[in-house]
Amino acid sequence: MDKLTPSQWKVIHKSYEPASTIKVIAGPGSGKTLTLLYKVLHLITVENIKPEEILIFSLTNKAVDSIIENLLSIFENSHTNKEIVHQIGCYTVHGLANRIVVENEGMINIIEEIGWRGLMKLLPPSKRTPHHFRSYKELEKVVKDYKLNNAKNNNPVIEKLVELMDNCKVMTNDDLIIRAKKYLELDSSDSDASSFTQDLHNKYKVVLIDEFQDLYPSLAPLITMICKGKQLIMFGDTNQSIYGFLGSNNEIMSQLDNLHPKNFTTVLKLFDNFRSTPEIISLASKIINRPLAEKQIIDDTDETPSELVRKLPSGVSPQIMTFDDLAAESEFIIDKITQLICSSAKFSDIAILSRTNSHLTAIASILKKYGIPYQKLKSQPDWMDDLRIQFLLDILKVCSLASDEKHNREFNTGDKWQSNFSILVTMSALKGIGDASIQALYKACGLKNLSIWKYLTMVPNFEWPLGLSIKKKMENYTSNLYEMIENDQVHQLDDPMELLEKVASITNNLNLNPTYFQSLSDAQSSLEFKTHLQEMAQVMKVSKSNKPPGISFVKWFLETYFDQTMVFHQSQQALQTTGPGTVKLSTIHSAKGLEFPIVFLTNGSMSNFPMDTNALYVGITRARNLLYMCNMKHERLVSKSSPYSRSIMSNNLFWTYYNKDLNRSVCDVKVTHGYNVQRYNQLRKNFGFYRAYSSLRCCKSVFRRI
Ligand SMILES: Nc1ncnc2c1ncn2[C@@H]1O[C@H](COP(=O)(O)OP(=O)(O)OP(=O)(O)O)[C@@H](O)[C@H]1O
Repeated sequence: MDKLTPSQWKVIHKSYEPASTIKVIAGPGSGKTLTLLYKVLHLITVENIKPEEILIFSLTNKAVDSIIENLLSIFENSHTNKEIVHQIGCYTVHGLANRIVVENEGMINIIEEIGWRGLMKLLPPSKRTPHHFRSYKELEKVVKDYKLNNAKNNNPVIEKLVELMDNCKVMTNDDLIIRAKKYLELDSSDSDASSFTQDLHNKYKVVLIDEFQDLYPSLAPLITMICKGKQLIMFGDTNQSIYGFLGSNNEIMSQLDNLHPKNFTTVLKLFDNFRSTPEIISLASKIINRPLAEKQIIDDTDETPSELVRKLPSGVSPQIMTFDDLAAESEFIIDKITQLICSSAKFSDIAILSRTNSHLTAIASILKKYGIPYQKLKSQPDWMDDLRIQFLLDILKVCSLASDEKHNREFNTGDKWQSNFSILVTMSALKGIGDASIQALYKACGLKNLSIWKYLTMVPNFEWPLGLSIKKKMENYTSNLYEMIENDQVHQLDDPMELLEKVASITNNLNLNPTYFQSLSDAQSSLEFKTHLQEMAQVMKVSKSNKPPGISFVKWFLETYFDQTMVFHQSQQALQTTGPGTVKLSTIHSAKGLEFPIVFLTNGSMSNFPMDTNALYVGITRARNLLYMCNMKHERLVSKSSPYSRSIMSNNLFWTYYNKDLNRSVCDVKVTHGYNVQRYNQLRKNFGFYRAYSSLRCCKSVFRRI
């Protein structure tokens, strides 16, 4: 067991009490997450709380993955049956809300880019109307505002879109939270119901929240409802709050702080920093303009804080540099990685964190050129973001929902033609089908009081208000989907591979609009698409293996693929950590809660925006031992280091410190300084980039040969 500090034990030993709150406030690297993990172990092994009575919330899927993975290892190390970890509820707030709503409503649609673009096609054509939007993001904002204002702003066009969304169970993430809360309210009065929703009232006794500073106001209704009456244990650090753009954290925190009476609320603090070197902590303190842990905040504890910084100085300060262009910055990063790898670092020790995804993509392509293995850390697997995969999923939804309507299943949803939304979305992505055709068709369906599918299959085509060529395209669309829907084949196909093949062949015949998927042509090659398809197929297989009786495979998959993907994603990540090392690429936001021995923080040389203080602080405090900062603009940062220094390679004292910190035996460090420099020079020669910044060349996989 890790040697926990008295302040950490204090949190762990605070006994279970219903309707009470423990709030743990602490800086980065102080062991909040570690304390949370041991608290869970203690609750189960000492306080006799059952694993299924514990609910853990974190904000990102990545953080949820990491909590489960670490719980498994802590349970194993303490000789407690680690399998029981899987009985603990561990969710993101949206993951939990999704589960509640799907359980109560069946298949729902969380609207994404492809959906907003489909909705845009329904807007009147004139640029002079107030409903003309230049991008789907503008429409998204207007719909959100409309919903927030409870439709007070009398906008008939948006009203119709919102009605369509409601009928088709199309939701934004905020809607999901509100809907989930509604179901919790309903079920609280129905004590006979045995369901996941009921469990949230009756089963769970303890709710733990990691990183409370990341909660934002729209989550409040659901979170407060779930936590009320339970023991709420929350951990956080307000300096690491980086979701301010979603609303004030103070607002939700004041609701949580007042959830239980004051005499049932305990505030505890953790003082140390176990993660970073004093050199890194000193820079972080400078950024937030005060020490990480302040002695004066110690009020409700009789304990004197132990050392605020636990690690000894490493002798190496963070390097802060500016570069004129991406090539110069990239050369520095490649060169530095070469030096580090030729000393005793591993690729897997290194993380490159950036503010934006687009900058990461640029860095990734350069790492690829040099054969440096890398992996992007994302909160969900890449295949879920692939527009072509989203299109396949929408085709599956069209088939499943239209078939239900055709065969008069689920009358209450069938009445509202839930299939309409997926049909509009998929039609909008076809070549040659413009806004005017979609609008004319949609209007004609309304006049006949028919769903789009029924209209296209029941009304003779000479009545369709469409030109000849569009009619042909519509006929092609219907004939390709006909068997699946009219003969209910979609619900009979039980084999994931057959279903995928079928839907892929339908898509192939549909003549997709290339400009619709344009953003994919460069960045996402067809090879990537193939990989994404394979990943989706694996999730489908997992889904098939746990499908309960009495529901068709397609329905089960569409209702649960979000959850199933996350579970599958976790198991894949566990496999990757045992494989060959990779440099990790991540946005600063996605790296929250994580740590890496070596961190490069980069902001892109073109960006003139100063960094947000809290985001910069989060980035800096992800580093354990070495920190390199490229083009990070901030009023309290002065760039001063030379990018050409190679002193790190000859700093034996540092590398001894480094390996000790990572519990690596010094025997693992098989190289001498002379040998390191020789390997480094060899690599530089192969790269051929002695300050030839403008000529970053394809260097093949030089790294694989060392
Ligand atoms: N008592 C301890 N003894 C030794 N190492 C510890 C102790 N507590 C925590 N650590 C280590 O310190 C590091 C940071 O811990 P953890 O990730 O739990 O911090 P955190 O407070 O959640 O950080 P952040 O808020 O920055 O994400 C981890 O490597 C953890 O194993």
